[in-house]
Amino acid sequence: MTMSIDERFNRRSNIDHNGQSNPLDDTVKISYGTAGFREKAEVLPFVALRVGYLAALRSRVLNKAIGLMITASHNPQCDNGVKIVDPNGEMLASEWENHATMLVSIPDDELLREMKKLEETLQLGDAKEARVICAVDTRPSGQHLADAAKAGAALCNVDFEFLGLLTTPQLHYAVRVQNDPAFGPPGEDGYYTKIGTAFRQFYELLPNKSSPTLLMLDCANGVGAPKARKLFDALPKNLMEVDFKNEVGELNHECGADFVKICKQSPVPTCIEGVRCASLDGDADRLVYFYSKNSESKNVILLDGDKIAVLFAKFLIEELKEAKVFDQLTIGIVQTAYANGASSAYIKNQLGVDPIFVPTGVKHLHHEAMKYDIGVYFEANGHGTICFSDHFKSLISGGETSSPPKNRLYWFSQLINEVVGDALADLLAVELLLKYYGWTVEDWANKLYHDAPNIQIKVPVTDRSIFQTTWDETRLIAPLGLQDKIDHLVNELGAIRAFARPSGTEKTVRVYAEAEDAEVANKLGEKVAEIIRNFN
Ligand SMILES: CC(=O)N[C@H]1[C@@H](OP(=O)(O)O)O[C@H](CO)[C@@H](O)[C@@H]1O
Ligand SMILES: [Mg+2]
Repeated sequence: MTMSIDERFNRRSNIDHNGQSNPLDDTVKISYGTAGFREKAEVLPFVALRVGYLAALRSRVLNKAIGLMITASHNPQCDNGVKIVDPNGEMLASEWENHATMLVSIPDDELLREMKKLEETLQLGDAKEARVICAVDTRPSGQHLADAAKAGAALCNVDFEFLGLLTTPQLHYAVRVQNDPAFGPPGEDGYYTKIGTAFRQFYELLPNKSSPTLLMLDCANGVGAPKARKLFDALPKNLMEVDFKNEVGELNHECGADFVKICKQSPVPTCIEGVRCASLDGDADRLVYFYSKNSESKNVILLDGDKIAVLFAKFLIEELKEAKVFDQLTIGIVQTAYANGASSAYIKNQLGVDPIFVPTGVKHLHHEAMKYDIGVYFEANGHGTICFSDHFKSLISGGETSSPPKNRLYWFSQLINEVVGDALADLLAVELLLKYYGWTVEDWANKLYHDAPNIQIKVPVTDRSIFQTTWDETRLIAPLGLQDKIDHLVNELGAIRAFARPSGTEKTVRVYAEAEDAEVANKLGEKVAEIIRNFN
């Protein structure tokens, strides 16, 4: 193997796109977190190079296309991130996360040796199909990092296809279609065709085709803005009426799905009373809805990922029962500790399905959801989708493969981007279901369940690694004694629950508290946050 490493990108003392050097101490640990590597953009060029190399290596081992998405999602504009997408469009297999962390942890002078070792251990085949497909979000640092990733893929002699600006779910789609052409038509246009067709076909099957009502869409000043426009432009004009907000400006700043979820406030500009609103995040894989009851106030009524999961699951269960196939399929609804307790109770008591809880991060939810014929998963923050098994697909198509069946279940499953949570696909699915049920956004908020009062607080910390939790993330096992204090507070205040866990994407510990009373939830959250702060 002959390798010549591009020094601009490789050194842990990175050179950024302005030619500035940003020394990084070899002791600084960077690991593959909840959704890949995320850091300040200036420390990422060497990470992008090494991850570009690893993605290429994986593509050679599997002889398949591998994706590389450069985004930091809901994080501020100055951050960026690199994450690998597996051939079927899903998150990177966890055993390879360890290779990734190892590769970015070693100093420059050990890199070549480790790369050679890795190549010897892994079986590199002929690999005619090997390639890396890369896309970026709108962050200014994206192009430089893509160049670094390209230099990394070249070290493994693998073609690097740069697709430019895409939403994260569009890149996942592109990777899946490259490896599995039957999944849908290729390219960005293919994505619009597949989703747009499913939307129109489902629309035709609606019992009531009343004219559209206005939707205000907060695009977080991100890539979702141009891509949502393209998607909606491809739909017949009379089906959607969308007022685009936050298309250009500082990414995620006082807007976007994460802001709305955490602050329960309207993004700037303030939404209009009575109007149905939705927010995307920076890379358009999260979606939340909200509305205002009073234009004077910034506070909004939030419909988060839990509400979307319940809406989707309710519809699917009803349709399966109507089609008399409910008993022939397994259905799983997957949540995390951040799911509102009222949503979990509704799923259990009204939908008759015991929700399954897994750690934070789509990789965990997706993995669990795949075990069912229909696996609905959503993080409370609005990131989620539904996985459909082959058994489901053949059952609803009645064995027919030539002409697509004329039933809502089929077109709903086509609309959902089942490889990953997709804000645009989920948005169209929500819009259709609201029409199907004849519900306003207020009906949706009130007819299912009401959220238990809750608060989420981000506590900045210098070293997240000292905070360790049980597998389900609901209890701290280190530092010792902290969980006892949290338990004591929950009891003392007569609250429902509280937990603290280190973020995998930000240098914070996230505190979550839930109570029957909003004041108690807020007080509990603040007190737990104080405990974490004092430990810092
Ligand atoms: C509570 C919360 O919303 N956490 C988010 C956030 O992870 P953290 O590890 O909590 O920072 O970003 C992840 C990636 O977008 C997302 O999957 C996850 O749900
Ligand atoms: Mg995102």
